[in-house]
Amino acid sequence: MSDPSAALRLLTVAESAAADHAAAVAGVPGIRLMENAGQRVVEALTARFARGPVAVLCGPGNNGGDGFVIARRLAEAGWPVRLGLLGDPAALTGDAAHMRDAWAGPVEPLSPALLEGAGLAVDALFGAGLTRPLEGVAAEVIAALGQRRLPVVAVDLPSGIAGDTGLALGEAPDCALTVTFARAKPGHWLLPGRLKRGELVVADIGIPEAAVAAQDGRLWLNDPALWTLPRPDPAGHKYSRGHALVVGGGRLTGAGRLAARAARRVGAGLLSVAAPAAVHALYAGDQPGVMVRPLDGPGDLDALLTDSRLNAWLLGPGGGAGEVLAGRVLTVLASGRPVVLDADALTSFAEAPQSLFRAVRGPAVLTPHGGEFARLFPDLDPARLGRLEATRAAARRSGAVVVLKAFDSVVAAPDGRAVINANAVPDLASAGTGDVLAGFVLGLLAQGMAPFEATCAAVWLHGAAGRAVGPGLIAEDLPEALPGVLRHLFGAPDPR
Ligand SMILES: NC(=O)C1=CN([C@@H]2O[C@H](COP(=O)(O)OP(=O)(O)OC[C@H]3O[C@@H](n4cnc5c(N)ncnc54)[C@H](O)[C@@H]3O)[C@@H](O)[C@H]2O)[C@@H](O)CC1
Ligand SMILES: [K+]
Repeated sequence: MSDPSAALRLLTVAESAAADHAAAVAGVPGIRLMENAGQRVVEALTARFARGPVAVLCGPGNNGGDGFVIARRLAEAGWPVRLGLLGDPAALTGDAAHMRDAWAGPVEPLSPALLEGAGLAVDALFGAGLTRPLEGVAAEVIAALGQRRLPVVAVDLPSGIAGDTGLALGEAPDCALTVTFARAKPGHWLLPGRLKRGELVVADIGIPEAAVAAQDGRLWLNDPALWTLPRPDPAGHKYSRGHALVVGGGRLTGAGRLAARAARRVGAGLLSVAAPAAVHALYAGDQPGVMVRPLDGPGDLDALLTDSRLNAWLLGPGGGAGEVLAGRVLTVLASGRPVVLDADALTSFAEAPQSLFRAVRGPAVLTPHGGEFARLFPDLDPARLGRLEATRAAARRSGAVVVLKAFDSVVAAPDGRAVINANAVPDLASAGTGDVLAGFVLGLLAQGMAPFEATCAAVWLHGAAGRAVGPGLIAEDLPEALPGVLRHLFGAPDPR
């Protein structure tokens, strides 16, 4: 694979189906893909579990068809297999019907009784075709798996998890292993799907790479292979690394100070804080490298905007939501400067989000947490649409890069590109960590990174810094952990 990002590509359910279809057009029959899919599951399963009685739970579609292959191949390998089918065997069609006919053992009706004596269950009930919550005997069997604490191997997806959103439609089993095909889907990386799937194996089932690559949904798992961090030019100077500006609050200075620290650690050449003169000592006191600029009278913001070296702006942390801050945001947006809007800068537009979106004309990044997102985009409910679709729609509507912050942060650009981030640690859920993230984005924008790449990189660096600190972390630790993360990414310095 020449493109290092190709292995990080995620395919939606529709894109996966289109890749399967393209494979058929290219002469690879569905029956071969299904045989390979079953075989890959058996390989992953037998590499991890000792041989013993196994219950293979099959659904009415192609996920169930994979289950018939798995049952046959496990039985051939000497495993005691019981197969249960949801619905009438005669109702199976296409490739699944073919695989039913190739299975020599009995087909029992699906029921919790199938699990008696089993040491392992294979969940081949529903995969990409899931459209509604499991009900009836399917739901009963999933509940029984949990009660018996049986290890579960899921085919493609844990049944009950929606492939595009990761949302659980009703019950879904807690799996030890999920084997999916060709590419992972968003639901393998978004919560709760990510927590339900167990270990994830992405298996090659013979879909030609060109057929997969043709489905360019521009969706990736966030990774350093997707972006290039700026490196200081040996012949450059501090001004060539950008001059970032934090518009700080006059009352709560902690958030702005954290963001300033983060922007400096990630490489901004200079950093200024604009704030009321009365609190300048607070901003500069613990960081002698920070410069302060007055922001008291109405002309102060305009004076700052005449300084063209201030090439990336952050508004919001500790800013105090309200009309004054909203007015400043609109003025800065009108200038077209690269801007990051966080916290109070977002909340200031809760009553009139359209006025914010209309004002976006240059590179802009919005960094809402769930509550701020709901205030700006009340109709884009992530619990209904899924976090990926909600974030993509928000980016399209606002014309800004949007990161919806969480353990499974999603970053989306107005043009449809999106990443799901997966390196966060739960310890990052504490006060001030969002200010640090905003500062990382700011510092990368100041160094000339494009807003989508800067935001993806900032989110990843934030997760990596969180990992480097580990349990007990506080927001202040994250900028300090960054040099270690960067050293690891960049390797040893060039000795020349
Ligand atoms: N060529 C292909 O398309 C391949 C498909 N493969 C397998 O095929 C799966 C997708 O197959 P299908 O599209 O048949 O879909 P599923 O087997 O996931 O679902 C079958 C059907 O069940 C119905 N259904 C959805 N939710 C339900 C619910 N809660 N209760 C009752 N019925 C429900 C739907 O009408 C759906 O079409 C993949 O997940 C993968 O396991 C693999 O064999 C690889 C090749
Ligand atoms: K499944």
